[in-house]
Amino acid sequence: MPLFINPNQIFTQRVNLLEHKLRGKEERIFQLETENALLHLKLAECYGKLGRNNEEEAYISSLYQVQLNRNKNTNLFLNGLFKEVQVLKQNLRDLSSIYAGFSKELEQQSKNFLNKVIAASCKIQDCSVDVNKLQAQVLDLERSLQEEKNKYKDERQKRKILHNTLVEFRGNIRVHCRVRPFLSIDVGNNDTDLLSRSATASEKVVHAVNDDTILVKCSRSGYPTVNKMFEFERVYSPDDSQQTVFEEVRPLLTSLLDGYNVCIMAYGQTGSGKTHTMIGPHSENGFSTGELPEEGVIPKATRELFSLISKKSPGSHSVEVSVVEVYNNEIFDLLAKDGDGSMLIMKRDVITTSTGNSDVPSLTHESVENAAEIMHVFNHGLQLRAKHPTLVHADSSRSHLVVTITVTTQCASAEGLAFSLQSVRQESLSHRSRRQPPKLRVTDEQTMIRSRSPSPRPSLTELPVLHKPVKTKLQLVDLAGSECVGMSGVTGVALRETSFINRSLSALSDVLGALAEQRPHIPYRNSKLTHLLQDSIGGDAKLLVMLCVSPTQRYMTESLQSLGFGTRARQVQRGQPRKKLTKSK
Ligand SMILES: Nc1ncnc2c1ncn2[C@@H]1O[C@H](COP(=O)(O)OP(=O)(O)OP(=O)(O)O)[C@@H](O)[C@H]1O
Repeated sequence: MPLFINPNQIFTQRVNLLEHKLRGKEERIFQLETENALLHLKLAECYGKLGRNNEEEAYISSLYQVQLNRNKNTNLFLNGLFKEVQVLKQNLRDLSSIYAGFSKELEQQSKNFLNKVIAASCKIQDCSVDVNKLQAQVLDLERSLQEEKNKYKDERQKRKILHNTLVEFRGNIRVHCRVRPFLSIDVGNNDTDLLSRSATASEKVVHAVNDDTILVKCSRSGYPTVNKMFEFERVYSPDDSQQTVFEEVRPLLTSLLDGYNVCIMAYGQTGSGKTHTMIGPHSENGFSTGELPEEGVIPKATRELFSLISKKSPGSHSVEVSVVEVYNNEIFDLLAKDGDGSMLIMKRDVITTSTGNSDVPSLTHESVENAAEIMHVFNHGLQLRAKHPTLVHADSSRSHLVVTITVTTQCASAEGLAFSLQSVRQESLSHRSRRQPPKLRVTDEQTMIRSRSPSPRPSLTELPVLHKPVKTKLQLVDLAGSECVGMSGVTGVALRETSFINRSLSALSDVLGALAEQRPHIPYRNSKLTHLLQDSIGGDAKLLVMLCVSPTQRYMTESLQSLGFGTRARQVQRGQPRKKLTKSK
């Protein structure tokens, strides 16, 4: 049977098939659309990623650029380094060639040195033969050196004794005279002053003829000129320096350490150069404490004293200083201080102790270790000194300034023998000069080898061995001006000052006169000045009077008065050697 096929059925089938296919296609489209959407999503994601990658790429490329720059710099640096290395290599080559030269030279030198050492050791071997001989010679030399040292010690001891004997023969009172240079104050400026108006007022009339003679040409109108000559132990001309003056003073400091009291005083009218000679140039604020060539006797003497002490055994000497002024016959302590340590001027009195020495109770004594300390202390005291302008001198000192330097010596038995001898002699002589029985400086605490015979001058074997410290005094005095009242033109308080000054200077003259005549009573107590200086004037103490005079006619009267004072003082010196000579016979 033939098979019949319905076309609709075929069509429907066909449609169904197509629908089926279409549904399949649609599903496929849907599927593809979904995939497409997913792909779009992925694409968007990739776009996002791509954007980020671009940023990173830009960052990396900038890093890359930096790295490139660094590489460039590194290359440049490496090139430079390379060049330097080349230079260093060259230097090294040069150095090694120099070193090679040096080492060759050194080798040569070493060889030479070795040869020399060999030669020297050969010589040493030769010399060693003589060493024993030399050692023996050295021993001999050491022995003789020791002998010489002992001799030198003995000689020094003898020199010391001779020095003081010489000083004694020259007299215990010496008078020197210094003529100061011509100054503006030599030309008068006072209309009432007749002399100043005369043409001859500033004429030089005082002359240092040589080193021991002064010539004064005394002329008065209507009278012929009279030449007066004065002789002193030493005369200084206006050209002589402070050092020249001090050289003559220096030996007295040796005497001080040998056990003598010493006094150096400047005498003269106001403006004649006393302060200049004793202290040196100074201003209102005092004077320089540093060492100066123009400084005066006081600073130079303190330096010399400490220089001499430094040569003695350490700790054997101690030094104290006091500064007083004698003003209107009263003693003022210029170093006194109140409870707060501020300086104040205190009045003191001078007494005579039971041993016959002068003493100022409660006086301030400053312990000092060196010259600078003395100068410092002294400068303080100097600020308080009484001054008053006069017609002659605007900065005139109206008081006597007394600086006392007390040296305490510990008398260890051997070293102190000669010193003790001097101290005992000094004590004994000063007592005799005051007509008291000679007495040795001995107290209960002192051990003593007593002399068998009561000789006034104990020999070395009879020396007492003193264990108590011995004190000696150096008194440095800048006296107030010795001018006439008329010349200084002072009135009122200053007139009273001048009258006290003149009275104390005349008391000083009386003391020297009494000593010259060897009177039984020496009027030390007639004035505070002489009482204060009692231990340094007379007896075995050594006094140097430094007369200061102006060179001109204007001050001739005062200069003649000062020269007269000096001549009287010399009478004491003339008397003294006779006394010593008789004794030594
Ligand atoms: N040898 C000298 N060389 C240079 N100048 C001097 C000399 N002597 C004194 N004079 C000067 O003369 C002036 C007066 O001297 P100084 O003050 O020493 O006198 P003075 O005798 O101490 O007087 P006063 O007693 O009134 O104190 C000062 O200006 C001082 O510098």
